[in-house]
Amino acid sequence: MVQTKEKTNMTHAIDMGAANRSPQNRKLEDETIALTVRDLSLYYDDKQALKTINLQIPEKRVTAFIGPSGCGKSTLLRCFNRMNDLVDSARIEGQLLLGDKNIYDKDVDVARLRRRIGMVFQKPNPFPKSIYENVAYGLRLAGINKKRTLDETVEWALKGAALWDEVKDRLHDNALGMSGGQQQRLVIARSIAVKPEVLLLDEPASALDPISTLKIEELINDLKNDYTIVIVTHNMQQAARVSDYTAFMYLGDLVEYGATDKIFTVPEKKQTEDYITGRYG
Ligand SMILES: Nc1ncnc2c1ncn2[C@@H]1O[C@H](COP(=O)(O)OP(=O)(O)OP(=O)(O)O)[C@@H](O)[C@H]1O
Repeated sequence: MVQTKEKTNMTHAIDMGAANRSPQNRKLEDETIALTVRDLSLYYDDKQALKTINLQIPEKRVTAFIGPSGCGKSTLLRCFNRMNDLVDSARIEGQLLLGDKNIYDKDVDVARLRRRIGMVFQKPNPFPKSIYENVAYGLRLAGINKKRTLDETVEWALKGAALWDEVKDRLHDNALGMSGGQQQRLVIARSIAVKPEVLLLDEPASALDPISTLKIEELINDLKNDYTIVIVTHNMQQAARVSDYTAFMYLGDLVEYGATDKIFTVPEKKQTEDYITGRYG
């Protein structure tokens, strides 16, 4: 891999002013770290999809993974709540720490881990149940059936997902009758109902129209007050708009990682610059 430090004559694909953000001056060393990826490699059979990744995800910030198709963004995201356990050919080396506990230790209860680290996928996937039961689902799984607790939590989660006002009068309607954007916010409400610490978002807006996308981006901005958020996105403007930190990946390598302002304005690696200026991807 060619990695030079040329910073001259850069034409930036992302105008951070147009991305509607002021400089944040964030520094990883000032942050509390929620998740630590340590020498993490992942193989699908013989093919190495992640190559000795080292990365720290700060608490209550938004971290974006960007990079061309097939570079390993989703694979890395899925490592955080052990979704790759479901792929028979996947094999992992290295560590991934939540706090100071390696989530790949044998004694980790994966169901409990997935309550602490929730995930939202590209395509909204509400259950064919009522809006209310979608949000109550994780609570019922955890053995909570008291009506008052469920009512309160459903309302709280729908408010948190900026959906309450739109659905409060039809909580018992089938969720499949909602628009795509509403369904995605419902899935986010379902995730936050079990009070996770981390939310993993895999291209959460790529199947949505521009207005719904904007709502999801506003929601991400609100949610980061309470949750650590990691988002995979193809859309660099979106990464620039919503994230505090950005990781640029290429062919399974983490090429560059740092404050979003820096990655999009003065990246250190030529490869990052080429990607964000649209020279390849
Ligand atoms: N279940 C799987 N079995 C085998 N190979 C896989 C599997 N999932 C992903 N891969 C391969 O691993 C590499 C990384 O894929 P991944 O989906 O993580 O990339 P990505 O950056 O998220 O791509 P995209 O932006 O297109 O979703 C690719 O070469 C892909 O073909």
